[in-house]
Amino acid sequence: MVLINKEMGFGSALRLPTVDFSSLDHFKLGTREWESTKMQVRKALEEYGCFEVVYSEVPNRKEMFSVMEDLFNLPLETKILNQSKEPFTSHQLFSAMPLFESTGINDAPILEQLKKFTKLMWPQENGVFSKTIHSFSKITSELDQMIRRMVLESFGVEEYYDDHINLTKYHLRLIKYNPSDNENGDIGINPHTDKNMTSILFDNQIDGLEIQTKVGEWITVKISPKSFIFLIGDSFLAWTNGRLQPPVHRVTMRGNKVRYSLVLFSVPKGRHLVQSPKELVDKDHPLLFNPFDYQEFITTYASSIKVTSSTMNCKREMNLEKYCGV
Ligand SMILES: O=C(O)CCC(=O)C(=O)O
Ligand SMILES: [Fe+2]
Repeated sequence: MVLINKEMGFGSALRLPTVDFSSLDHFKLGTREWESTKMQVRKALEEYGCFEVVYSEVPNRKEMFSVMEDLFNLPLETKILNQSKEPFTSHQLFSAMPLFESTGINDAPILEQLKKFTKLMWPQENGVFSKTIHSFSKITSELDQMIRRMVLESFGVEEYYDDHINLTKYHLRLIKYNPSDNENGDIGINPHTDKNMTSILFDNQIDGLEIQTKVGEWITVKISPKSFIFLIGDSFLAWTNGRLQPPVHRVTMRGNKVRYSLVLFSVPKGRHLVQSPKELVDKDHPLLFNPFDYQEFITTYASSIKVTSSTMNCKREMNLEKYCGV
């Protein structure tokens, strides 16, 4: 269930759209059920840029969040061994967001890559961690591909599907938010849109994630036991030439419980241009973004944040529109 939570005080009850994938045959294209699910996906993304996905293969939360607890309980000097050249994928702590801690695993659905991360954290091995996180990454990457297939079909550009998938990779972010004793709540992560293509999020059902509607209200997302949240990012806005808008979201921590979340990001590979298919550009939909290399964009974006990260608002100097808007 999702409740609306206006900036101050309480709002009326409201849910994020929910799309039920639990009885859909994987990738069984063209069936009545596929077609109707596809239309619901398209509508939810047009209205909110995100939705709750009810799914049959939701991980066991107890196992999932117990391995995450083991990870974040490691000494800081071990956790900071996770360093990557790509922005936002190393172990991260920000002075402007003191409740937030995250670490990232590039190519998490590829077992060998994941095992490298596990070995760095636990040189003596931790098979349960690898197995649990790998299973999560596989389930969510398949779900992501199914949803993206539906979106492309719904715009009549499914012939781009193979390229669209092959030119993206996956990055998994594991996040811990410490509790806040401030009764008005404290920022867990600042309001932002994701910069990548698409994201699938799962949490330990401790509140915090809030999504802003087009009219500016904040919805507090309560992920139901059988669900993930699917969101689109700025790169998908560019790819669809503005037909889908990414939702602004943030995390606000209230109360005395730790929040854990995992987000599987689909990310455009470097040395390739993200560009909208020609079929999505016409006189009613003039091109909004010049083709761009995502890895170059995200590097520029990350350095623009560093300049201002001492302010509580973490003001960003750069966004995709400034970077390559037409
Ligand atoms: O932890 C959450 O619920 C949100 C995380 C998020 O928005 C992000 O990592 O981009
Ligand atoms: Fe996000």
